[in-house]
Amino acid sequence: MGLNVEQLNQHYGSSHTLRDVSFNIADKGCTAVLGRNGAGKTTLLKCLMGVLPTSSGKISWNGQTLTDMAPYRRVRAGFGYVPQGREIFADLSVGQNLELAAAATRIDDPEEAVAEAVSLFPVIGEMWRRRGGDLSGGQQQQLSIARALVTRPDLLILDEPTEGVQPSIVSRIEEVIAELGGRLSILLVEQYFEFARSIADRYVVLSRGEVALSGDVSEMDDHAVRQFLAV
Ligand SMILES: Nc1ncnc2c1ncn2[C@@H]1O[C@H](COP(=O)(O)OP(=O)(O)OP(=O)(O)O)[C@@H](O)[C@H]1O
Repeated sequence: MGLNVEQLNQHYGSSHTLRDVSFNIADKGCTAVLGRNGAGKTTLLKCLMGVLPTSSGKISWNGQTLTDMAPYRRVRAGFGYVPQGREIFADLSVGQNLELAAAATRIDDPEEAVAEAVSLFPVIGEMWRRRGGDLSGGQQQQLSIARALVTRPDLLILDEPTEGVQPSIVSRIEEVIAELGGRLSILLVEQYFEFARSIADRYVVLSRGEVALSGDVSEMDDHAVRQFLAV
């Protein structure tokens, strides 16, 4: 059960970006994907969400094969995605950003789902009528996470949620991820080793599109991992 990624390959033209990437993650807890700039982390997440096609390999979630599914069907299968750069709808209000996610996923109790997501990030309720584009980077990041949570994912995929975010908001995001990891599975791409170390219970290190190391954070050899992160 959980997420199984088997022998995943991806190419950008002639550039072989993911090379036989295989790993499993459980249906609860947090797994951090680490690696240098350009290692293939964002590409991996995009392939998992189906926003980029894979060349070969298999992706399955709780036994269901998703490899060729459109992104919206992956969301209905339980995937939530917080992309790098947040990608909130700048011209819609904060409330509309959340309501749209609820409507697009056709969940049964949209108002409750939105209220649950807002309860995790009170600032979103305070900014309800503001244009998404007028929020600060940290507020947008919270909105992007809340928008993914509105669809009640079983697997939450986050691409660098702390990037360009002020420390007080990083702490709130950390608390929310820790809290959520008790009831759903989280896959997190993170540049900051310390953040990943404090929050994740499993890790996968990518290097040049390949899985270089993986395992339990409690048994992680920091020195070995850092060698793959140093520029
Ligand atoms: N649209 C694209 N077309 C061609 N090559 C791309 C494209 N996007 C990324 N790449 C290349 O694919 C490789 C992996 O990029 P990717 O963004 O997945 O890395 P990353 O580990 O997420 O890095 P970062 O931390 O900088 O986001 C890099 O060599 C990058 O230059």
